[in-house]
Amino acid sequence: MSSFAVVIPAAGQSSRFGGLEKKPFVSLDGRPIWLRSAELFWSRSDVSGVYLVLSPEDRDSFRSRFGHLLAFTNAQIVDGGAERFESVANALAKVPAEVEFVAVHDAVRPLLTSKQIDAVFQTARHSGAAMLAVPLADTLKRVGADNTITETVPRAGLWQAQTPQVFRRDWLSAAYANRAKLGTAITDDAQLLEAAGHRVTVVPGSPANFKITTKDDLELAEAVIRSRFHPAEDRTPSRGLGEEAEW
Ligand SMILES: Nc1ccn([C@@H]2O[C@H](COP(=O)(O)OP(=O)(O)OP(=O)(O)O)[C@@H](O)[C@H]2O)c(=O)n1
Ligand SMILES: C[C@](O)(CO)[C@H](O)COP(=O)(O)O
Repeated sequence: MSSFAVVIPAAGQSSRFGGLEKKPFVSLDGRPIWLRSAELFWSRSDVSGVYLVLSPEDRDSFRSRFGHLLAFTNAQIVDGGAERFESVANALAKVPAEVEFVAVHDAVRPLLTSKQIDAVFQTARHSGAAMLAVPLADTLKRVGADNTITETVPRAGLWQAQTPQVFRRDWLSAAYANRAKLGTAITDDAQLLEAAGHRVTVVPGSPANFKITTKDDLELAEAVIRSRFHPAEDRTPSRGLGEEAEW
């Protein structure tokens, strides 16, 4: 069976989220967001290791609040960098050479399902590089500094990138080794593979696998969890993510 290492970047500053607590550590229906994003991976038989990337400033408080949750997992904590791609690079450096594939999944996409992981892992096994994404549904406008529209951008062929993004380890490591040529405008890992000339296959995801960026996103995630796990007759807190629904 192919082996997958999973990198979960959680070392951002949560500046658009605001508040006192960074978003990966906030509770979503009774469980921290990072845990909801990570737990679907570490129970899989094809996952050999999970690398949770934290900002060094959060390490001690993370260990005291959540360390017990890692005790029975194959998860390791890695120091993050100033940009997301630096956080991923730090984790990638820890992945053993015998691991065949690396999956990168944002700590703040807690509504992923096992079915979606199965689909993107399976496609990566065949093509070497795959990621979840959803086609754009709305009309796209380019807006100038004065809040007036300068262009309606044709949306045909445009997709929103999600995670997990899954790649052959050797391809991802080589792409990261050459990352300097892309400068600092690297917003996902597929971009590095594209620049290295690899074809990245898109696997249709679900709009529910959105990234929690703002407080509004947290409210939406709460509503999705309620609809998935709390039917009207059972309003007890959920114990973990199941497979009841894609939304
Ligand atoms: N230097 C960074 C920046 C981001 N991330 C992680 O990458 C994911 C996606 O990033 P984003 O949603 O942009 O998070 P933040 O960078 O924290 O958000 P903001 O830009 O609002 O500060 C998050 O899980 C975040 O913690 C990371 O590990 N290291
Ligand atoms: C990787 C990513 O989740 C794909 O949508 C996204 O690019 C990361 O978000 P950021 O706001 O650019 O850090």
